[in-house]
Amino acid sequence: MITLTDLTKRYGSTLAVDRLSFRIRPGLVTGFLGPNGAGKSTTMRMIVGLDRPTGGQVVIDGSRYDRIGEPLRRVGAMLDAQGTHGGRSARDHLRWLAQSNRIPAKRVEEVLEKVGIAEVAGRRTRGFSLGMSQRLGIAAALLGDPPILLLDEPVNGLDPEGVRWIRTLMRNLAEEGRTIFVSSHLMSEMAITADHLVVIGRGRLLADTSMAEFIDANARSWIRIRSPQPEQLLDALAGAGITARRDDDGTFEVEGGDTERVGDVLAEGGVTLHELSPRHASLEEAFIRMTEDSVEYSAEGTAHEGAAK
Ligand SMILES: Nc1ncnc2c1ncn2[C@@H]1O[C@H](COP(=O)(O)OP(=O)(O)OP(=O)(O)O)[C@@H](O)[C@H]1O
Repeated sequence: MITLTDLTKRYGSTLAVDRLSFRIRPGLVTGFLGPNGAGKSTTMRMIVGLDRPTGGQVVIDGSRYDRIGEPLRRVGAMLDAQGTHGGRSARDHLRWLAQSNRIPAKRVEEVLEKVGIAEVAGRRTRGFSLGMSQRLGIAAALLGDPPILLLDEPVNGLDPEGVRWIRTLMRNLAEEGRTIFVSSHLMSEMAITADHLVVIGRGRLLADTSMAEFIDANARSWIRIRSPQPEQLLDALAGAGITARRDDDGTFEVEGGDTERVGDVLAEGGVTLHELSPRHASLEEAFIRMTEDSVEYSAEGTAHEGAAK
C-alpha cells in the first residue's frame, strides 16, 4: 500500500503537486490520469524519493522510500525509459543494477526473457528503439521481483503489439497481488487496463474512483432523433411512455438504448424520420470534461473534440 498525505511539490512559482491525498492498493492496476503537466511524473518521483516533497508525505507500507533497505525488492519503477547509460549493453545495465541491490545475476536473464529482449541484450542501449528501451525499463523495474510497480506512461510510443503486451503484463502482475500504479494521459488506454482511477489536474486530486463506477457515472447512452414532425413525434413517444428531450438544435434525445422499440413506435405513429441513431458518450470525453479547467496548454476549440461517437 502506498499512502500519500497532503503531498505537495512547488518549483519556484509553480505548484506542481497540491496537497494530494490518496492510497494505492495491492492487487489492482491503478491508473493515474491527468492532462500534460498535471503533476503525475512529479508525484511518482516523490514516491520513489527522486524529488523531495515541499509539504506532506508519501509512505510505502508505512516507510519512506529512502528508509527502505534494498528498495528494488520492494518497489520497481520505470519513470524514464531513456534513463540508461547508452554505452552499456542492456545485460550489463541490468547486472549493474542487480549487483547494487544484491540480486543474483541469474535474475537478469529471467527478466530479459520475460520482457522479450534476451536476443538483443548484448547490444548497447544507445541504438535501442523506443519500444526496446521501454522493455528494458520494465525489465529493470521487475528485477527485484517487487510487490509494487510504478510505471510512468509505459505505452508511450509503442506499437499495438507492445501496448497489448504491457497491458497483459500489468494485469497478470496485479492478479499476483501486486500493486500496479501506472500513469497515462489517455483515458481510452486506462479504460481497458485499470481497475481503479486516480485523476489529477494542476496538481490537485479530481477523482479517486473504481473504473466501474467511473464508467457507470459517465458512459451515458441515448438515441438522437431528427424529424420534420416534432409534435407528432412527441405525441407518439408519449403514447408509448417514452420521454424525449428537445435539444437546442431541434433534434430530440431519448435516454437509454432501445433504438428498435423507438423506431417501431414512431413508425406506428406515422412519423417521418430523418435520423434515428444510438449515441454513447466516450470516457475520453468524460475525462476531458473533468480536467478541462486544469489543462495547462490547450488549443482553442479542442476541448470537446470527439465528444460523442
Ligand atoms: N524540475 C522541474 N522544475 C520546474 N518545474 C517543473 C519541474 N518538473 C516539473 N515541473 C512543472 O511541474 C508541473 C507538473 O509536471 P509533471 O511533469 O509532473 O506533469 P505530468 O502530469 O507528468 O505531465 P506530462 O503528462 O506532460 O508528463 C508542470 O507545470 C511542469 O512544468
